[in-house]
Amino acid sequence: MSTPPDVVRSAYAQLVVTDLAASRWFWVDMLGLHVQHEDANALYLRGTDELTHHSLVLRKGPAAALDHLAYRVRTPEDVDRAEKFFAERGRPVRRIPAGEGTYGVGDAVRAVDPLGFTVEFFHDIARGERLIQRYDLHRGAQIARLDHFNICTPDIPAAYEHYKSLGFGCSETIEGDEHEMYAAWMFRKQTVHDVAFTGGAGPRLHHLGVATHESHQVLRTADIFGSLDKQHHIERGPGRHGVSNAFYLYMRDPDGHRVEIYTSDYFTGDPDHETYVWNVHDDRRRDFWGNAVIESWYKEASPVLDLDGAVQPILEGVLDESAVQVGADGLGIIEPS
Ligand SMILES: O=S(=O)(O)c1ccc(O)c(O)c1
Ligand SMILES: [Ca+2]
Ligand SMILES: [Fe+2]
Repeated sequence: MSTPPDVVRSAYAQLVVTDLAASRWFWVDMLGLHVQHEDANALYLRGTDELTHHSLVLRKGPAAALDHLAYRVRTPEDVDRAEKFFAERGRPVRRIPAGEGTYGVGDAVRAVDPLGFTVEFFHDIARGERLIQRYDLHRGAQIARLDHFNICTPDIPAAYEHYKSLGFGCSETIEGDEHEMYAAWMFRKQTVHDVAFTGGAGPRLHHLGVATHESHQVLRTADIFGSLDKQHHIERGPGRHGVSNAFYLYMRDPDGHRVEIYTSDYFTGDPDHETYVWNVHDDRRRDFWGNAVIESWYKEASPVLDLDGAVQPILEGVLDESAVQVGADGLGIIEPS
């Protein structure tokens, strides 16, 4: 098998949305993403810290879906490596020359990975002006950058092995008493994750994680939605995660796509960084304060498209974490501490 591409980070996602104006209200007016480019059919958005063209593309379409996830690779030659990596594994692969793919992105390759997700690998992308200290333009949740993808997949160990073969490290897992893997967080950039896996029917997109610098920006996001009587967009949190230690708030956009406002995880860049393992019965794993995880968070997610834009069929999950009757989840029995 050939050398995998050198993945730098999770870089952008392309979501299909049914109402571009409603999505603009949510992602731009409320969350504060910067509009780098827009046309009649799509918005190209980025956070205040992001220097590349976009980290989120919202494309108008008939039904909400994930079009594709995209990872930036270190060199143009890594785009070739990505093409070879997936081709030699017999996966559907399509080379997309500069100008024929996503606006602002150069030469790229897209493949349907073994988990059923359409994933793009690119190096060349247009730059955006530096907004890091344009505080006059920071609005709403003041999102700084895309942090991670979270995907629903029925076979967590298979997802772990696939991303391990792509050179990802593993920062944390949730495991059962017999070490059956319920969830995993994996990284290339030196934080907790670029991608994480939630057990369940898949392939589906569970959420996009976007980072703010401070927890007060997470709290302010919830307050803003409350002020406007739009609190129904809030799904879970605010709270403190067990896994990652991040402060979080989960929102649903007008199409139901889930986004996590996320801040303050930790460094994972040492070569001997060890995986931290949570037991599925520890009710601090998902919320460090033991708050319940609402059922919709485990069960609802966005469908994903193949290389031709058709909805990928989904396979039911094997392990159901929400069925693990733990104090902090669902109708679990409050176990004596
Ligand atoms: O709920 S978890 O603590 O497992 C968690 C940790 C990090 C995340 O990004 C997330 O979405 C969920
Ligand atoms: Ca709510
Ligand atoms: Fe997340």
